[in-house]
Amino acid sequence: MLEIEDPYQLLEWDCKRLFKTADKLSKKQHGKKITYIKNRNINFTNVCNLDCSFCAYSVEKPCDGYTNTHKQVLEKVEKAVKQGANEVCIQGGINPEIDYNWYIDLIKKIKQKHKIHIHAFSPQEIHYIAEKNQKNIKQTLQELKKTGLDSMPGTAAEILDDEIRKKICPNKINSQRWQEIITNAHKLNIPTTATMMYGHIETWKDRIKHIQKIKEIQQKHNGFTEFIPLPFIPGNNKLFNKTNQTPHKESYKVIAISRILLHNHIPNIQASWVKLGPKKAAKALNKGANDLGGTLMEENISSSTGKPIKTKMTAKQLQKTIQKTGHKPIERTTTYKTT
Ligand SMILES: C[S@@+](CC[C@H](N)C(=O)[O-])C[C@H]1O[C@@H](n2cnc3c(N)ncnc32)[C@H](O)[C@@H]1O
Ligand SMILES: Nc1c(NC[C@H](O)[C@H](O)[C@H](O)CO)[nH]c(=O)[nH]c1=O
Ligand SMILES: N[C@@H](Cc1ccc(O)cc1)C(=O)O
Ligand code: SF4
Repeated sequence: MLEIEDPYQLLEWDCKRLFKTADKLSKKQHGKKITYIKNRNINFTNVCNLDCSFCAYSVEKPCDGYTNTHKQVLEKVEKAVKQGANEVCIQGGINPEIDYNWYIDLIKKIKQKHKIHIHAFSPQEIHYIAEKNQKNIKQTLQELKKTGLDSMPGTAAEILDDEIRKKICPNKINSQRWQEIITNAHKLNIPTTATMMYGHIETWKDRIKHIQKIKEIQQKHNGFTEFIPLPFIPGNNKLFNKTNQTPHKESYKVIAISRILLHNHIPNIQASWVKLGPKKAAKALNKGANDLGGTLMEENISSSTGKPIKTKMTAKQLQKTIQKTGHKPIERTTTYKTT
């Protein structure tokens, strides 16, 4: 397998070479198979007091926002199950009116009724839940796992560099804390995804450094199931209203470089159809990506920017999108089991 001695050297490669190399590596690992998952997003509250400058989704005052009741969340889970979903992806704002028991009871109630996989709570949310619980991360994760938490989204990673975090999300956990929470999860056999939100103030070097960090964390416990590069969507947010969205070609480069640097460590690189749009995401399937993500059924975070964002895809649409590129669609679970 290809080992790159100096990752920064990839920045000198032209697109053609990056895309060809990434595609070769991806095909060696996955052949023509491209995966997707039948899942549903549930964003249970948009009330959040962290005020990240890139976020269009959150509102500060509870009276300006919404918080779902457990009953409302359960209805969404029920609908998802009826439509054949095998995962619910649950994330929300950091709402000071929600306490530890709210999270625990929610998981308990979902599991009492359904066998569905619960993919929930970013490291930022876990940090908050642990604070409310007045226990450490390990104990809190153990309790969540015992209740029914199956895996976690690796969001809140943004760029794992504290200088950048101070500028774009000063109230978020720092990069060390993100790593600590993720590592604790992996030690307890709670798999997570890994993400990188790019296309704001970071440089190419910062992106490479971020990917290298993800690789180092993976070398410890092998707990990442997939890497999802997420281009920042501008609009309705504080700092970056004037910034243009990352050109697609640059996003393909991010995906190709991710494959080249991570192929020995994280076998799955996802092209997000939410962020790139289904057609553009499909084009990444021969540039290093081997997964197209989930049906989602609803999307609230990117669509809050006011940009025309697609918020759901049926399994059929995902299959067709994959087939059109000459690949073979395969349904997967959160942990990439295929039957
Ligand atoms: C909206 S938060 C929800 C979970 C939790 N509040 C947190 O921040 O971890 C999930 C992720 O969405 C992504 N996100 C938020 N706004 C975005 C935007 N405008 N464009 C792209 N990604 C965005 C960020 O990477 C963030 O970590
Ligand atoms: N939930 C969002 C995703 N999710 C990606 C997949 O659905 C993910 O692989 C799954 O949840 C884990 O198995 N991607 C986005 O761009 N936006 C979302 O809201
Ligand atoms: N679904 C992604 C997380 C995600 C959520 C919201 C986003 O806007 C982007 C990504 C995961 O499984 O980890
Ligand atoms: S990204 Fe998450 S933590 Fe930051 S403001 Fe938005 S919802 Fe809150």
